[in-house]
Amino acid sequence: MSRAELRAVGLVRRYGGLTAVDHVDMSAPPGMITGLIGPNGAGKSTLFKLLTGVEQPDEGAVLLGDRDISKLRPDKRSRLGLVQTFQVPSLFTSMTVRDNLLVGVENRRRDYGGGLFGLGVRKNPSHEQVVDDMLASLGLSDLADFVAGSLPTGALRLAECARALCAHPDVLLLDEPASGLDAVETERFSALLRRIADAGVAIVLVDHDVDLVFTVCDQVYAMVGGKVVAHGDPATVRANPTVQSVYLAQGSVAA
Ligand SMILES: Nc1ncnc2c1ncn2[C@@H]1O[C@H](COP(=O)(O)OP(=O)(O)OP(=O)(O)O)[C@@H](O)[C@H]1O
Repeated sequence: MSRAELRAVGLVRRYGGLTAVDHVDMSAPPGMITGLIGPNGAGKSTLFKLLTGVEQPDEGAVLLGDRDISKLRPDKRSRLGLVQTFQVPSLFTSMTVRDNLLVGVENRRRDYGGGLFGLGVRKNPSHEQVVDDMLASLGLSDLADFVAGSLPTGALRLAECARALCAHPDVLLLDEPASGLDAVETERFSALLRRIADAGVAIVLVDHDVDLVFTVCDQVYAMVGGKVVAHGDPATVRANPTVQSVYLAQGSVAA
């Protein structure tokens, strides 16, 4: 089963007189990591909420493959393969990582056919086996027996991603996944994202760490004032004069 592309077409979201998202078109193709950057108030979170279904657009549409999902609630979108992780990891803190992933497997899509990281090659694997294979394929077996609440932030985020993958998503939406990670954890996390994308998942990443976004993403959308002001590969977006002027002012994008 080929995976679906996520697209935003002419999305508009207004709050009273303020247009937080202003006619935004974007696409997140399978196998690619798509980044979203912008200064405070640019509209990133609002766009993210329109993609996940937490907010509804005033105009435009969100498409998953050929299907218009604009009116669907987040849980319905999740059943169709649009899975998100949260700024604050949402694992059950009193359960082990393995048990958290078991919950993820039990909530997975009904049309799950296996395939990610070779899962599904076994005939009717037990849920436990699916979880152990998932952790092994991600290089995270060392985390399996830890109680989630005892893990440092970096490991928790890796485990949260692993749980999201148990739902066999077409699209993984990551909101500030690197916040609170040190340099080593960020590197491990970036490598994990690449492996997930290489397995054919479309990843959308919103993060204040623009250097991370430029390093890990295949394409980047830069927003200012609700509009997309630059789009392309990281080098192109980094060199864009508007992006330069916004971020150079903050001292966070090297020329
Ligand atoms: N529920 C709301 N009601 C009114 N205005 C809102 C609401 N949510 C966001 N806004 C406004 O919409 C604009 C875009 O906000 P948004 O949070 O999407 O930006 P952002 O790029 O995610 O910013 P940040 O990086 O600070 O999180 C801002 O001016 C914000 O004040």
